[in-house]
Amino acid sequence: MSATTAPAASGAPFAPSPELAASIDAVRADVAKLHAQLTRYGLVVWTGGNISGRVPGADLFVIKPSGVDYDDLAAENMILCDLDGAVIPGTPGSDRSPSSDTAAHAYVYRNMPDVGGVVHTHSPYAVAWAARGESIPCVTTAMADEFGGEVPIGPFAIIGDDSIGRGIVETLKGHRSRAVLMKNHGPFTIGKNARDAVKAAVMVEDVARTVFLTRQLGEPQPIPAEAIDSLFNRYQNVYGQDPTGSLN
Ligand SMILES: O=C(CO)[C@@H](O)[C@H](O)COP(=O)(O)O
Repeated sequence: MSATTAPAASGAPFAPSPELAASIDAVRADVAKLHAQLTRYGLVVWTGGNISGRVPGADLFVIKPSGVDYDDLAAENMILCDLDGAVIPGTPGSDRSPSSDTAAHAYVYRNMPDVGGVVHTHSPYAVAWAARGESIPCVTTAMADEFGGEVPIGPFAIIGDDSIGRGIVETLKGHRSRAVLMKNHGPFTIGKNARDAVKAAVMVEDVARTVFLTRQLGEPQPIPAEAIDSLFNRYQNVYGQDPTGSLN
């Protein structure tokens, strides 16, 4: 257990250190603001979709409330949860129900310690591949850059319990892709933080669309495995500015 000890389970009032409180506030602000990217890129309609971000150094994450208009999402109504997905009582936003996918996000954070952000959308082209139950083959350099290969299909899973989380982890552990298409549902993406997972959500929709378009013209041409490796390594390690910069 790290800086916090499962306050939701212990019943003790949640009393973070000033440093942890500042860190939670920063994640709240970040997660709330990032939801605007989902509407900006046309990845969601109405109140669908959700973003969460892990609180660095604590067994906590922040996720959006369920079924609230995107225009009303703000730092103070984001919901703080422990890694079992339980809402931390008495914290801002805790009077509302968290996202219906909270258990899935929590499962990912518990089982993939390097993941700092999780995103789910119903972006239309990615959902079309998910409804087909088909992985997106790696046939463009942009896909090799971003995902290092195909975007895999995950199992069909029921919403609300651990099933979606288990499907995400089983599919993505040991895989280069930061996106999985959950069968008959849609894309879930992971990243080193919430912004990185949002980027993967934007990119998976873009590749789902371009490979769909390719299919209308004929059979997509594969990229040799060595070229995929080389493109992935260059993009992940050399592209853009310093890794701590803002262009990656
Ligand atoms: O598809 C699902 C459920 O998996 C969600 O994306 C809902 O469409 C939005 O749920 P909330 O995050 O608002 O509960």
